[in-house]
Amino acid sequence: MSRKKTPKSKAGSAPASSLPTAKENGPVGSGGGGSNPGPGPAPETPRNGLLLSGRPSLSSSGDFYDVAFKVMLVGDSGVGKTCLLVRFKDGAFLAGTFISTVGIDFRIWDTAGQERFRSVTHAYYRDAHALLLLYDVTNRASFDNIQAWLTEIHEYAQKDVVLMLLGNKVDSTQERVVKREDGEKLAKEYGVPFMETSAKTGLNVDLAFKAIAKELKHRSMKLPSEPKFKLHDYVKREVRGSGCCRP
Ligand SMILES: Nc1nc2c(ncn2[C@@H]2O[C@H](COP(=O)(O)OP(=O)(O)OP(=O)(O)O)[C@@H](O)[C@H]2O)c(=O)[nH]1
Ligand SMILES: [Mg+2]
Repeated sequence: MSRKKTPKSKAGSAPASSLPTAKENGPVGSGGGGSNPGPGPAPETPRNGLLLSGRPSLSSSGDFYDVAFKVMLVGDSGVGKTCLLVRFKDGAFLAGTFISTVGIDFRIWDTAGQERFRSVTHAYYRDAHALLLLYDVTNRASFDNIQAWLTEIHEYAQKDVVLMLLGNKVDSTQERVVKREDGEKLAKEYGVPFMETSAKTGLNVDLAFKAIAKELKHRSMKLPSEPKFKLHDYVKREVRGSGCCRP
């Protein structure tokens, strides 16, 4: 597998993973059984996330689950999608050399979205239940490209896809060029929940996935007796700040 460092502002990749909601914050299933699904159409996942009615499935991690959702991470190359996923899944940080995702990662559906791989990513949007859209707070171009990503999402993803905007790498305070307020403003404009994250320190990483999982679970269960889950409110309540002075 040939891997190389790519410039920060190049269009990026889209790791995808399944969220087993039986264990909302648990390990991420591969969805592809750990094997490389190849560059063909993305594997189908039912819209309501139900895989086998009345029968639990076994994920590649060995956990049983009866509902699984397809979640994709999208955004420019180098914003930290793979690192965010690894942080959530393994609790580790991939420091050092930037190994850009090329094609599809064998561990999970880690599809690359550098311009030349974009058509592969488009196939994956189709049955995604949720999208985490990332930019890098130290890279202005990655923030400016968010609107283009949203246009692409509206074109290829399902209308009811759960969407969240994440400003990653907030641990890099010296290099920060995108203010938290800028992210908040953009998110408000598009009506999507927003939080800042760090794959390096783990700030808000579990929360981002947990919030998405809660929203998807509530949507799929549709229990009229339960109060409606409000993703925006949940995020606002639970989110942690990166600096010293804001909660
Ligand atoms: N300081 C800091 N560096 C990060 C963070 N997340 C990722 N990085 C670094 O940013 C670089 C790119 O991270 P990746 O996760 O590979 O980026 P990507 O979005 O998957 O890139 P593509 O696969 O090319 O689309 C790596 O050198 C990481 O170590 C973070 O939260 N903080
Ligand atoms: Mg990657």
